[in-house]
Amino acid sequence: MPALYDNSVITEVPGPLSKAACKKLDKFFDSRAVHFVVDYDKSDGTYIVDIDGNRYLDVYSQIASIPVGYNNAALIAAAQSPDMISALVNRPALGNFPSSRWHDILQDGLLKVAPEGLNNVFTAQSGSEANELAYKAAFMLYRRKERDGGDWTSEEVSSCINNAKPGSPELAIMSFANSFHGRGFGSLSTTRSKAVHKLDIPSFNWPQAPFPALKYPLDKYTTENAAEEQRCLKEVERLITSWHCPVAGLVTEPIQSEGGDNHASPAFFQGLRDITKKHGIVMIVDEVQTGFGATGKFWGHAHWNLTSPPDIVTFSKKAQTAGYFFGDRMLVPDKAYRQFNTWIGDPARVIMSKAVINEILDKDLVKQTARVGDALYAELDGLAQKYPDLVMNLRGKGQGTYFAFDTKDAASLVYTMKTLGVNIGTCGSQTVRLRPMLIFDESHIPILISTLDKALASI
Ligand SMILES: O=C(O)CCC(=O)C(=O)O
Ligand SMILES: NCCCC(=O)O
Repeated sequence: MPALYDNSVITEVPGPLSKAACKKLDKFFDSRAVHFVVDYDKSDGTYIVDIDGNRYLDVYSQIASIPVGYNNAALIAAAQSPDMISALVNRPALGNFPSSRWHDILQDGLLKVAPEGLNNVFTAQSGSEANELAYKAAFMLYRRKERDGGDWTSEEVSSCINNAKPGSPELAIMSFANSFHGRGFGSLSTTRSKAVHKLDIPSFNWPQAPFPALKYPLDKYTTENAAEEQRCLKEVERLITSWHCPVAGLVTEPIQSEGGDNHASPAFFQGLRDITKKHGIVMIVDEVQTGFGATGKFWGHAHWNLTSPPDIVTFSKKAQTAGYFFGDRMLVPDKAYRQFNTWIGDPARVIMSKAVINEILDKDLVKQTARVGDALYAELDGLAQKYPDLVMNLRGKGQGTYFAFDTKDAASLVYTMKTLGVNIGTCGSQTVRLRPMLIFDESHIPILISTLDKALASI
């Protein structure tokens, strides 16, 4: 009988019960991407349990989206609170009929962790939506500045209904090769990671800049990497100045995640900030995956020490809600109902986010992630030395527990890890990524490392 917190796999993965449940589900819900079917009642902390009774150390956290553990007591208390019950049974249309509690829910939750200089928030339902709303804010700001205090013209008003100029102007959002910003129509146009996401979907003709392809280990390739970043920055500026229409916004992840865990240096991002400032472009930092403590700072972009904050920071995943922070009130559109929808997010989710935030702050989990990350990196580096052909380009040093490495066959390594009791993820083409929860601590490191060692040795 395993101890309560041990991982143990007692069937094939997925097990027979998972397979049967998927077959049943698949009659009306596509289950082809299901990894296994979960027993959420039995899952706890950083361990996920499937319906076959297999218990995995979870260093993938769904899709990097569980912040403080399964069945976290503080979150359960928030779920049972009068605020939550009211928000669930009387779901407010927030733009029209917010409750008197909405102000405090925001102030005591999301606003407590607002990125420096960005003290306004617009809430949303998903990361894709948050990014699209940020793009819309950038476009409306661009046109507002062009109008210079003037009102909409009658020509603009009539032409926009026909999706025609000047009311529907040609404006662009720049994104980077290998980026992932979501799957909505606007956000998908900025996603550049994989054809499977984009194929068959009409898209905007927007510019794609190269993202630095850094060489590892970083300390061996400082000159080459600096040159590579300069090359990319030059290309960003060339695209901005030569694109067929104005570039109103630029979106970047602090660490390109779904696209392969690609990093760039603070100097690169400072370069982007300088270019966006110079050309009056809204800089949008997509912190959907990096935000909420995962990188050893609350926000990934806090590692950059920018001379001025980005214009917009979007969030979702571990936040348990979604939306964007901004500083400049000019990013609030010139009229009401322009940045609007029935829900504007979901107060129930924002209440849960507040509970997550308080848990992170009370338990100092960001500091913990940074500390544990340092210890974990040393162990992963040991495996990289031991298996140089299987653990390549280890990255994420100094970025909390946000680690990844390239390998020969990521899918089969990740599958083997599952059979040995560790749930871990892939990204890019042949990359294994770790996305532990913020509660992952030193006691979990030996389980993870010994399992990885065993899986690598079996290849
Ligand atoms: O895999 C990721 O990093 C992003 C996942 C996601 O948001 C998606 O696949 O739509
Ligand atoms: N980009 C979606 C990832 C989901 C998965 O790892 O299966």
